[in-house]
Amino acid sequence: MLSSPNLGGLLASLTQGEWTPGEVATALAVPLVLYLVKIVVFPTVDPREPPKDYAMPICSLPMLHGYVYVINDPVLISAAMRNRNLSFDPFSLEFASGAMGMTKEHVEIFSRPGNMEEVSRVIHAALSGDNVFRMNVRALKDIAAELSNVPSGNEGLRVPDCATWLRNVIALATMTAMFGKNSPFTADDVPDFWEFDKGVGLLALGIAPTLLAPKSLAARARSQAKLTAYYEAHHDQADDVAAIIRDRAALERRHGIPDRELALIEYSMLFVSTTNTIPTLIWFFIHVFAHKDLAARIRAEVALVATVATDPDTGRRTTASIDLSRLEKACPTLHATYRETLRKYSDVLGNRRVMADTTLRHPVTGREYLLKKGVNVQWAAQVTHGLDDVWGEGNDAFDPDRFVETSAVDEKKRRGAMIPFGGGRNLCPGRNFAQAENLGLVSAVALGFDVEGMEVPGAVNAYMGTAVKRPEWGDVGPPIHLKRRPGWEDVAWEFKC
Ligand code: HEM
Repeated sequence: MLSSPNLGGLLASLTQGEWTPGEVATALAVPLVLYLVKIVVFPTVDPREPPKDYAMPICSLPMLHGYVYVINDPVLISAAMRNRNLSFDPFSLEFASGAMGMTKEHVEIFSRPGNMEEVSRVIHAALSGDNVFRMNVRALKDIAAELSNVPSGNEGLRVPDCATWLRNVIALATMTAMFGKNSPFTADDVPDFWEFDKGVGLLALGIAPTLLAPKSLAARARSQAKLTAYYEAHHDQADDVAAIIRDRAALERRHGIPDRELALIEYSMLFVSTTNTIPTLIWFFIHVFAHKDLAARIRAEVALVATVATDPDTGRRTTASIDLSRLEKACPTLHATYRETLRKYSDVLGNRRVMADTTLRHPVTGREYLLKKGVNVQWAAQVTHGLDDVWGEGNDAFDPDRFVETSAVDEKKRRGAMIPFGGGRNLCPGRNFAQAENLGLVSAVALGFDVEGMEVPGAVNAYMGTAVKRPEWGDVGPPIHLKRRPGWEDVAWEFKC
């Protein structure tokens, strides 16, 4: 989840030939990089030359405290993600300490041998199989209710700010799916989630948080106070609470963490479950409904997986149930648009630390690279999602069709290059839940509604520490008009998971 978009942008320019010294200077200022790139793997290449013709597979980038390894080659990135000597755990702990406010004692507990592995097992099991199925059912019930509540008739719903509307629908559905009916959060709390996201990267530095990100800190404190009351009441062990909340809290209590301190760690679940899903949904929604032809193609596909009931007297449609399990196969355009959204707007910067001197071998060229213990390794989706030899020239354009009917050769090339959810042992365990929420909402809107007022805005970098770019309009989006389509005026919405 940790990402430094400024560095990501710098890496993208260095490998994609857009580098100018001015841009580098700007990009370097924020992540405190002191020197120009020094290439250690290809020392003969002059980094001041326009770099179109060298995409360094791996290089080192000098930083204030030493240097980091930067990997640009998708095949090497995959190898790094799978290598057991390259660990994400130190970042998880540093992040939990700075960004979440986890105490030194907690960090010490989870730094003990085996404890992070145990946390990882719990997280990945809690977000798979029946556990994620139950979360999907719960979240989609709330999403369906929101759409069923759109007034019938021609007036529909005039949404004053589409960003706030989408954020609230998904954030609240997610909170109930995770924390159960006793979730302490209402729509009034959702602005705090976004306030926190804006400063999370600065808080993660762990330096003078009250000076660097006072608003984020205050927003976090308000949400954590609500969660503290929730954990003190042991609501986390209720039957309708998701395993990701229940099992993590049980594990933390077993390790001696008192109820009043659970919120300091568990706030991270609120963060990971919303911070990237929602901007992804916003881009997905924008692209589908700003392009009427794309929305029409998706509508025709979704119609194939919807079961519609009609009133025998009037013949009018009364309910529509969308079968989520069939969306992927039966709705190639819907799915391709989602994948293209992730390709185009992912801003993730992968992070691992080398835990022991390690030789990384390129599986194709056979060339070997020595990575020294203690050095950080990074890669940027901005680089791999824009490689011409993988995605073709002009890949800056948003084009869902690149994911429809791709050849086996293309699919293979893309495998290591498409990394919006990271990979290896830390591959995002929440990706299927996010997909259910996002595809569910967009598929139902495409089938039963017309959306007026949507245009594609420019994109700005993700907030540091998050993984998806944001629309340039900021927190407040344009107004949209959600109108029930003729023949769908009375429909109540349901999802079959
Ligand atoms: C479109 C939405 C999402 C995106 C783009 C995304 C992206 C990511 C990325 C890039 C990572 C780091 C992986 C790595 O370094 O290899 C990650 C980790 C993680 N994500 Fe997500 N995520 C999304 C949604 C979610 C949701 C909904 C949840 C929870 C319900 C979640 C929970 C997690 C957790 C717990 C980790 C840490 C995994 C570990 O360390 O093993 N994510 N995510």
